Formats: sequence, structure tokens, C-alpha cells
Amino acid sequence: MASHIILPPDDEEQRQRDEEEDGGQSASEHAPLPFSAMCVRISRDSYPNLRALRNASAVSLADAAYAKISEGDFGYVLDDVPHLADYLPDIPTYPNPLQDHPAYSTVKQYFVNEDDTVPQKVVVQKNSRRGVHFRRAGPRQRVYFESDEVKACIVTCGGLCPGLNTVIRELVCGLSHMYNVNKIYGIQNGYKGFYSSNYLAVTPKTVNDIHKRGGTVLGTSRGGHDTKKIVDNIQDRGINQVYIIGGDGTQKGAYEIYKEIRKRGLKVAVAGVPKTIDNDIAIIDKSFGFDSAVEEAQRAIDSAHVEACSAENGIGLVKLMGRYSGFIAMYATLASRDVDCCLIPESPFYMDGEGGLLQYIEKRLKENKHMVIVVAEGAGQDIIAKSIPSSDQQDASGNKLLLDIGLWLTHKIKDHFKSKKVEMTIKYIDPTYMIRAIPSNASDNVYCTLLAHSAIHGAMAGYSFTVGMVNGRHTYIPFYRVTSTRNKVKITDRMWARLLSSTNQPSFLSQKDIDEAREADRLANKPPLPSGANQSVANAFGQSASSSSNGEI
Ligand SMILES: Nc1ncnc2c1ncn2[C@@H]1O[C@H](COP(=O)(O)OP(=O)(O)OP(=O)(O)O)[C@@H](O)[C@H]1O
Ligand SMILES: O=P(O)(O)OC[C@H]1O[C@](O)(CO)[C@@H](O)[C@@H]1O
Ligand SMILES: [Mg+2]
Repeated sequence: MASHIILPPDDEEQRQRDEEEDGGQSASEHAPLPFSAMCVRISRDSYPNLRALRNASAVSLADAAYAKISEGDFGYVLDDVPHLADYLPDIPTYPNPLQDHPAYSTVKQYFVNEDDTVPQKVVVQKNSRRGVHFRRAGPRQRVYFESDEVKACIVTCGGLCPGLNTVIRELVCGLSHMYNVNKIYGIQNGYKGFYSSNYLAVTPKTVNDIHKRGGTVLGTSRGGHDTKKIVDNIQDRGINQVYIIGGDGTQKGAYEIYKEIRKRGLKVAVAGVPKTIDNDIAIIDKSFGFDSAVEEAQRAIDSAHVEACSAENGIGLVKLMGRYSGFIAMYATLASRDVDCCLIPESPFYMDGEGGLLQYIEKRLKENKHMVIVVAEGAGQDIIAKSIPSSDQQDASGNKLLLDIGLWLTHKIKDHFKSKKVEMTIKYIDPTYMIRAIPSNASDNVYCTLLAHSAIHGAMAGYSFTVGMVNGRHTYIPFYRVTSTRNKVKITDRMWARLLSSTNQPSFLSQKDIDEAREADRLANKPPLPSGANQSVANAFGQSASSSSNGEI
């Protein structure tokens, strides 16, 4: 069954286009359906415009088989998350124990309305279609697990990030205090711990103080994701709620686990809590630990500034995290105001000649006698690769190992001034592991708590999802949405312009680079549609593609 979009009355042109593409059926014939009746599970056979939808929303055919997309009035689209009842139709429900909880029962409207959803795009125009929405997170009136039936486990994967222990703590305490769950296990050292280590029983008492420490008390690792072995263990041990904390790779792993669980028809909810210090996870406003990381990066920048100011022609160079996205470098630079140049992976730069980095350094030293450079680890990889043969090494998860841009720049800058016989000093600081290892700051602690609670409410309600804040509201996002793209700094957005104006650095971009970046944005915002596509659905998704709230603030 396909659902229909009821067009806004003033969008006559669009209405006619839709009529044509819907085979001539007029909008007035599209009787408004009750919302529940419009919910459709997309499958290869059941949805006539699947190809259009897939292209428009960058959903691969494999992912589309798991997508749950429904439409409402005025171009409203709900990109919903899977639920246990999708494949276990007779599953019983129970009243939410929170309704009798002394702390929560006094809240006037504690339970979220089943139909509450959150728009991906909040900046709209008068005639905008409503676009893509995600299911609002929060406690539901009815849950799909009885408290004493729940056997939950928690795993952390990927690199460290401030706040991991807070999320672990709040998952354990939230499950126990809100839902009276007392069978909770920690999986040790990442995904491989599902099948190669003992599961650790954890209680609110054992995790009471852990949020004050950096790292993860459960241990973490890269690699070792063996879906079959992991799900065999989940099944054998009777685990029915799996909480998975980790970055983009980890969420891809969570999706694989979900698919295998569903294939086996198990009553198991999978809840992903996105973690990435690089802040590169798509859709969500910001990942936990990011603010703590930016704050800690200030200390490295301050030290670099002190070193630079205390020497003749002193340069302080700080390398910050960010393999593919320069968010930490950009925000740390904007926060500091001592930085003269910020280099990120998204913005290409060059060393020599007119407008190049070396010329800018010379100019800055002449003016100020010192300068501070911040470089994201993924910046300039293409230019280093031209001078150093790279061996394309990967870590255990398959992530490309990067060449050290900080070290390379240090040598290049030194050599340049030596050849010009100019006295200078450069101090290179790489604070990566010092930043990653700190405990989260106060605001990240609160953020981690809310994410953990939202994850628990969603799992208890029978959903499988990645939890995340979208436009300031907690939501349940389909796994494929957060794993299919990466969040990046848009160099054509105002935030990057603010940075350029604060550092006064050259943009290093040619008109061709700018045109290409604009074209890439345009294509990302308006994906091409195949002929015969349902324009209504495609439009809704096309609008959403431009709305990553990390880009434009
Ligand atoms: N495509 C994938 N399918 C299944 N598992 C995956 C996939 N990609 C990564 N994983 C698993 O997820 C775990 C973490 O992945 P990775 O090391 O890339 O870190 P991450 O979660 O992306 O975090 P970060 O990059 O922020 O440190 C690893 O155990 C890895 O095997
Ligand atoms: O040395 P590791 O643990 O592989 O992690 C390094 C990577 O992890 C990250 O901090 C992301 O977690 C990246 O910024 C960095 O490249
Ligand atoms: Mg990653």
C-alpha cells in the first residue's frame, strides 16, 4: 500500500506535477487517512516508488528493505524506527512502571504521545513542505518488557571519548531505578567481548562513581565484529536489550546485529548511543563528549600560544582530532581567539607560492612575531601523500591510518625558514590522547544522562534505533540514517566564514574549489531523481538532506 501526500492548497504547480507522477490521480481523491493507517513498511514489492525514495534519501536498496517510512499532510514524512511488533505481531504489552514511580508520577505529562515526532529541518519558508521527521524519544504509556524479564547488556566500542562512563552509569542506574531492572551485564573490550570474555554483572553500586573517570570501565576495542557469533551469544545468554555505545563503525555493527536478530525473530531490542569525539555522526546535533573535548583543546592551544609568544618568531602548532571532519579544530579555534590559522580536512590548502600557507606564516610573523596554527589530523593528507609514499595501512576496524600532518608541517615550516635564513622556533603539540582521556564536563554529563534515559525508554518500548538529539529534541533515528553519511564542516556555510574572519587566514580556495564545494552542497541538498519518481516523497527527503544542524548555526 502506498500512502499519499495531501498538498498545501497554494502549491498548485507541485500538485499538478504530483498528479502526473501519481498516474493522474487528483489530490482531492487522496482521502486524508488517519495517521496510523498511513504507516507503511517499505519493502521491495510493496512500495511502488521505492527507487525514487531510495535515491532521494540516499537509502541503499538493502537498507530500504528495513526502512519504515510513512507520509502525512503537506509533505510530512516520518522516517520511523523498527519495532518488535513489526515481526512479532502478537507480542504482549504492559503498563509502564514509571506511572507509579514517586519521582516521575507527579510530572504532568511525563509520557510522550505516540504520535510525537521531531522535524529534521526547523528553518522553513511559508510554502515549505514539512519534510522528514523522526520519532520523539521518551517514555511510553505501555512497554514491551516486564521488568523482571529484562536481561540487558552494555558494550563500548571504538576510540575513547569523554562521557563513556557517564552513559554506562546512567544506563545501569536508569534501568534499575526507573524500570526496576536488575539483570544488567557489561560486555568487556568492545564487540569481541560478546563471544570471547565473561559478561560482568553491573549494578548501580558498582558504577556509582565511574562518571568522574575518563575512559570506559568496560574496555573498548576496534575490529572483532562477528555478527553471527555476537548474536549467538546474545541468544544463548537470553539477553533481550542490547545497548551499544560507539561511533559510526559501531553503529554499523549495531545495525548488523539488529538485522540478524530480526532474521532470527528474537525478542531483542537494540539501542545505539552514538559516540564520536570527531562529531562526525550524521543527523544528530552534536555527539556527547564534543564540548568537553573542545574545552580541553583550549589548554593545548593556550600552551602553544605561551610557547609562541615567548620566542622570537615563535610558532605553536597543535594537532587536534578529526579524521574526516574538522569540527573540534573549528570550534576550538573559534573559542580560543589566539589561533591564526586553522586547517581542516574539508578545506584544501597548499604550502608554496602566492596565497599559500608558507607565505601567510611569513606575513603573520612579520606582523605579530608569533603565531598559532591548529590542524585537524585529517587535513592535508593529499599533500603529504605527494611527498611521502604512504602504505595505506588500516586499523583493526578498517579505518585508514593517517600520516602525521603535524610532524610533516613542522618539518616543512622549519625547512622553509632555514632556507630563507630566518630565525624561528616551532613547538608541536599533539594532545589527542590527553583530550580523549578526560572525564566529561558538567554539560556533557547531563547530555549523557538524557541520552542514556532516552535509550532505555526506547528499548523498553520495543524499538531498535540510534538515539540522538535533533534540533534540541531527543529522537529515535533509524540505524541506516546515521551510518549512510558522515557529518562534515561545510566550508560554504556561515560557521566556516566566521572562522576565516576571526583568524584572518586565507581561504586557500580557488574559484574552482568554491564552485565545486557549492555544487557538492547543491547536490547533497537536492539529490537527482530518476524519471518517474514520486516527486512528493522525493521532495520531502530532498529538503531534509540540507538540514544537518551541525552545519549552520
Ligand atoms: N561496517 C561495519 N559492520 C560491522 N561492524 C563494524 C563496521 N565498521 C566497524 N565495525 C565495528 O565497530 C567497532 C568500532 O568501529 P571503529 O573502530 O571504526 O570505531 P567507531 O565506532 O567508528 O568509533 P570512532 O571512530 O569514533 O573511534 C569495531 O569493533 C568494528 O569492528
Ligand atoms: O589511536 P586510536 O585509538 O586508533 O584512535 C585514533 C582515532 O580515534 C579518534 O579519536 C576517533 O575516536 C580519531 O580522532 C583518531 O584518529
Ligand atoms: Mg569512526
